[in-house]
Amino acid sequence: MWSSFRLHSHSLCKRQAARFKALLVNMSSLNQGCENWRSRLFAVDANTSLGIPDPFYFTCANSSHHLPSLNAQEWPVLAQGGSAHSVCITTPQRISAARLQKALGQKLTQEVQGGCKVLRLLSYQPQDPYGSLQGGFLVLNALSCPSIQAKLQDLLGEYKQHIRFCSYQAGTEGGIWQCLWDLNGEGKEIERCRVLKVEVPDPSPLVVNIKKSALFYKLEAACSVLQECSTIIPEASEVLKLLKDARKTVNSEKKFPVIVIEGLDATGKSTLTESLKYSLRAELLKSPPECISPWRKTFDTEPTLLRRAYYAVGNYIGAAQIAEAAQMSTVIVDRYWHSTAAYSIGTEIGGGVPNLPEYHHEIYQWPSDLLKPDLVILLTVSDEERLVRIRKRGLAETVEEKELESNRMFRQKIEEAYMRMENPGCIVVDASASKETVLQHVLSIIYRHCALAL
Ligand SMILES: Nc1ncnc2c1ncn2[C@@H]1O[C@H](COP(=O)(O)OP(=O)(O)OP(=O)(O)O)[C@@H](O)[C@H]1O
Ligand SMILES: Nc1ccn([C@@H]2O[C@H](COP(=O)(O)O)[C@@H](O)[C@H]2O)c(=O)n1
Repeated sequence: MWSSFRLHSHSLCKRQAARFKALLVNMSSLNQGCENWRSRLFAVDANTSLGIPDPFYFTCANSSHHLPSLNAQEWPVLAQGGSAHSVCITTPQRISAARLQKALGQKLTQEVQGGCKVLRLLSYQPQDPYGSLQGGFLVLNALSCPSIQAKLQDLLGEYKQHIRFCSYQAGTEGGIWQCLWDLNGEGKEIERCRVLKVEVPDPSPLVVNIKKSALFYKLEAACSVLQECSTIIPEASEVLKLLKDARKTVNSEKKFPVIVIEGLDATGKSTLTESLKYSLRAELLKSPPECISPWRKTFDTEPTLLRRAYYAVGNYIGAAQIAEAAQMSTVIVDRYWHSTAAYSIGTEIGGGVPNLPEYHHEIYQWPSDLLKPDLVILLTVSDEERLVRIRKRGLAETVEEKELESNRMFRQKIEEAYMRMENPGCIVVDASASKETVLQHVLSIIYRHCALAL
């Protein structure tokens, strides 16, 4: 049943984008005078392990319009007697909203079990996608369970000031209705509107979300997140202080080449970078830089917005160190911007590789204010070989490493995101051979690309 739950396919193609623009024009006239929540455009992210391989999109409006309504048959969970509910986080303050998203996600997945699927939901006002983006969840229950609404109301009651709770119902005329609930007291339905069909929107709420809260293309943007959270996470001020110190002596002109080594965990980056350091008499730097690593654990447990802001600022601190070191010798860097970007994109876009934004999309571009390396090498090994190496190494794994190990699709998506990066792109090196063979291969690429004497 769940596999048939594919309302609209997702590939971000131009023809559909044009149709979406036409829909926007219709909607802006349609929603005049209506409350905000009605005109939102919703994206439900794919989640392969929950049997939803593609994202799907819908919007809502009052009953007196001419756009096609979503048919209950196209939303099988309702057609087959199940239930659907959505929770949107309305808190305007982004740090609180990000933390609430994380807390609610954990609570919903733990507490609503037994046939329920909790999917990530994003929504925006088409007139202002970036200013109006809200996170949330869609809770689908395949089984007919009358108590689910009561259970959700009970669970969500304490957050009622910060969320909008809706249920979805199949109407007698065959369409679907979105019903907005007031969570005060027993809870009562306030208003309802029709659920409309939407094809792939441009911009996709999933991409808007990446650009707003997972990837920072300007130092200023990442710093402002750390500044905002410094009252609740004092470590953020420490990171900002180190950034300020590191940038006091920034040298923009590099005299020696800067070479970055990238790849998934256990592909052999540390092994190779140590050997390159010796072979090239180079300086070896790692990202995130040592000086901010004491706070890594703290930020790794925070929501994406804060976690990625930490890694982004780490790249700029790293850039200052790279610029300094490149005055004296060749610099080898173990991970840099491409890691931050590929992992963010791979995590924030659900499902598999086909759901990634198309090649040359703006999200694959290098930040204009970040020092660029001369060469980026991406190490790849087969899944089987990578697992052998992880087990042999025997170190404790992070949550992300565990997910990478268990989820082949996730790994492929991150590697594909790496390969789509541009300006600079990655040179892919098959690192399955012996350590010495990989080293010699990479050295030959370095000699070819960088003006280094043999
Ligand atoms: N070419 C190779 N052939 C066989 N084993 C290798 C090779 N390169 C590295 N290894 C082994 O694989 C394991 C992982 O290597 P390494 O720590 O260098 O990977 P990494 O990419 O730096 O990992 P991480 O990103 O998780 O720190 C180590 O035990 C290392 O000795
Ligand atoms: N520039 C960077 C470096 C790292 N990350 C994140 O860290 C994780 C991998 O680091 P390891 O020390 O385990 O190799 C990975 O999950 C990245 O998300 C980053 O974002 N940016």
